[in-house]
Amino acid sequence: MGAEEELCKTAVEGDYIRVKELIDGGADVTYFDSDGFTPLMHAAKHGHSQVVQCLLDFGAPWNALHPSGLSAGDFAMEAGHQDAFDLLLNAGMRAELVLGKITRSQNSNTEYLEQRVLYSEDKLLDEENKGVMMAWEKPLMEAHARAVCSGGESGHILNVGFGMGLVNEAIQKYKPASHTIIEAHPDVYARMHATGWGDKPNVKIIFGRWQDVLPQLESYDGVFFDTYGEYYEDMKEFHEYLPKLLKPGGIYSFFNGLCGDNAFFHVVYCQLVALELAHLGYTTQFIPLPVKDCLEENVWEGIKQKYWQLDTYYFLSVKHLLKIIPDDLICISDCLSFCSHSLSKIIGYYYSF
Ligand SMILES: C[S@@+](CC[C@H](N)C(=O)[O-])C[C@H]1O[C@@H](n2cnc3c(N)ncnc32)[C@H](O)[C@@H]1O
Repeated sequence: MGAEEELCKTAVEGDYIRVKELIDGGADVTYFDSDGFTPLMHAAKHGHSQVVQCLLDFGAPWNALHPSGLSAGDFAMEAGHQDAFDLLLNAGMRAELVLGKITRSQNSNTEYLEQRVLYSEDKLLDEENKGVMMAWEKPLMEAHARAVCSGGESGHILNVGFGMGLVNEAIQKYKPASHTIIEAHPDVYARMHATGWGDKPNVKIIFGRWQDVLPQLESYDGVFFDTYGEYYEDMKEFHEYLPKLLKPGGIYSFFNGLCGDNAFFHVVYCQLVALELAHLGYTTQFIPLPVKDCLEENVWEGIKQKYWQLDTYYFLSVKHLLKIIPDDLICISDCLSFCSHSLSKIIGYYYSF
């Protein structure tokens, strides 16, 4: 048996001392065995947290994928191994915080904005048949609208990205005092006017990329963000404007499609965004919404990419931290412990729905 095969076998057994000897002797921690498992996946699947930590310390990639599309973190999560899961989550977050900035794509979505888009009854597609927006998301959009309109009829609401107008229809039901919509795509903008959005008395449409129209914006009681073809870094940049855009006590939410094709990566990014919002002084509450029933296989017929493959959608509601606990002055270290506290509940979140 080669050293790497033995490393996999030893990771299954959880023999930490032997794992360490094999690594010191030069065994490759990035090895995939004939079943597509890395040593880290084996250790995670069997809940051997000491071995997981050792392999991570020696450079085993936390985000390697088994042919099934699962990562070591998914295996730990599926088997309910909380300690191994927490180690992998911390490794994933640390790696993304440090390296993500460099490796995540910085491209803007100007290519998409120059393409034609195609509307049908239940979807909006780009030129490559990728789903810009789909009707199955309607209940999610209604939940987002309810959150950002919680201030009632006196509320001033901002929505970034019109798409099929689903969240906007839901927002209108709350009769907000004002409803500002930013939209950057010319075809979508034309559709908004053709369908009467320009005539609604409380609606103000701003045409352009949110990045370019920021000087025209005010402060709002509710803000919803759902663009297309942008990256985590773009959303992160948007979040830096929240202190200006969101009134004290206001609610912010966004379409939480972060890594929507892998449950563990989704958890990593949910925690990352909560941590980054905490640094800005906001607290994030995740509310699990089961979406399995909205997603029958034929939903994706004719669509190039399934952008969502998970059974649970983590709806989030973001508020200023000081508004939630008004008598306490909370510093960054408290924000961090708030985030890490919520990590421990993740396995429960995933398997109770
Ligand atoms: C996913 S759709 C929004 C769906 C919408 N929430 C709904 O309920 O139908 C994204 C929209 O954002 C627009 N968009 C993309 N990038 C944008 C940007 N930088 N600024 C403003 N709008 C943008 C797209 O043209 C598209 O209409």
